[in-house]
Amino acid sequence: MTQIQVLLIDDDDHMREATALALQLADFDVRALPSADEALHLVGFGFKGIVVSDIRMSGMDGLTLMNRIHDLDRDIPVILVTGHGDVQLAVRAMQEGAYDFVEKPFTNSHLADVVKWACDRRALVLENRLLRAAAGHPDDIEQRLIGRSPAMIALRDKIRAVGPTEADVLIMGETGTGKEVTARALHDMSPRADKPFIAINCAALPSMLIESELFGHEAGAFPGAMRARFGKFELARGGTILLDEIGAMPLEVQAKLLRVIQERATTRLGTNDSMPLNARFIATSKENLEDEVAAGRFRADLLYRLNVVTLRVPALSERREDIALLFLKLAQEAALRYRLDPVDVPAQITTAITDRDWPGNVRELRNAADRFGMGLGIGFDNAAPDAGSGLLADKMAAFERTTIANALVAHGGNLKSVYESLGLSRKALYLKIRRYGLDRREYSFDESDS
Ligand SMILES: Nc1ncnc2c1ncn2[C@@H]1O[C@H](COP(=O)(O)OP(=O)(O)OP(=O)(O)O)[C@@H](O)[C@H]1O
Repeated sequence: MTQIQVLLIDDDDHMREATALALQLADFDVRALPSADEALHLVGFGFKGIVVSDIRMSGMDGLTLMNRIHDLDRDIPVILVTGHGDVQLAVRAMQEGAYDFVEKPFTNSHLADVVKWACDRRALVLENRLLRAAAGHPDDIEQRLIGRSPAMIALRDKIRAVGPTEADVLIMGETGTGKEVTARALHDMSPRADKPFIAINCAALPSMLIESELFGHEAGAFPGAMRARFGKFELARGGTILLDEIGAMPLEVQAKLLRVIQERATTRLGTNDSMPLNARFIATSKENLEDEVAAGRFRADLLYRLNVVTLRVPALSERREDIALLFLKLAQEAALRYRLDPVDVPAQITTAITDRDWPGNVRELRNAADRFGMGLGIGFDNAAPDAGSGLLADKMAAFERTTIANALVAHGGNLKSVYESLGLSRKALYLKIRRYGLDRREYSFDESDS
């Protein structure tokens, strides 16, 4: 396997140099940077390594950096370094997609272990990507878009048919149904699979910034544009551009976008020189864009240009038969991610989740499955159809809380002793402490934590 580069970001010079040296001594290929902005620039250009970043930094913090990196490539493992006892931030980091966290003060060997796991995982993902691209017709799509309903089978068939073509695609569907997953599957099945996948959330960008974010700008293009900046479109370089929530794009930007799609060329703000653009466009929308056209909020010509191929991702309410399988697979995935024991889903929970409405669709179901996989229960109040099971769940939670609180008292707040005595992993204990609102400092005899 090729050596995976470790990008280390810390604004504390002393800490950064010491950590870089420790990783170099452990034979890693390390590149150390003092700021998240510099790191982001590097990751923007097809970075194939992993990232280790301090979470608290002046300027952009580690969590924001991680989210920006994952906008570019979700498969880049990000390890965040958290402060001593900063449990809440560590848990948040994991929930937002960190590969792992390392709490200060850490030993060099612990850091090296975590970095090694992340590098191995990254190498595996890159190898799979190459294999998939070489095979031309990858078929891991059933793992990514789980579901045995006729609607999901039909969707997967369409993705297999359209993916390898050059056609631009419009993906419609309610929130959380899997539109972005569909877009990534289309990209991965295309000959562009080894090129960048640039996801742009049109709804998250303020209209003032959207043009310069998409097209970039030259220095002096507008007041405040001190330096030239490349646009997201320029990053595509033979890959795919996902325009998420395209319905939120302001009308004037829609006109410019139409020109870009038709001419396959992009122009930075503040110049007339256009650059050729080799990219496939995929757009998603929650709204019915024909209604938006009728309401004067969306350009008809852009819609006609985009909807040559339209895929509709069904809501969970249209495929209730998929709910149980999705929940089980997602809960098992969560348990694996947190390195916890495998889970099984009891029948009454399967009934409860199948009967319930999921307005947030798979995203909402996934959150519940994540909590369940972490051993934190089902995560919604009317979890079970009969009061008996709800009561049982409450009693079990109360028992668990008391047991952990007692163990904290018995061990004077020493977390290592607590998780060892309860047979829990470190992560599982952290998650439960947060879930039950326990503050270990109330139980500490001293400041030690190991
Ligand atoms: N069929 C599926 N099988 C497994 N996971 C899925 C499936 N559909 C969606 N997911 C998961 O559900 C979450 C939401 O999916 P995604 O972001 O693709 O939805 P979306 O339709 O783009 O949402 P939004 O419109 O709110 O942006 C993701 O975590 C995704 O991995």
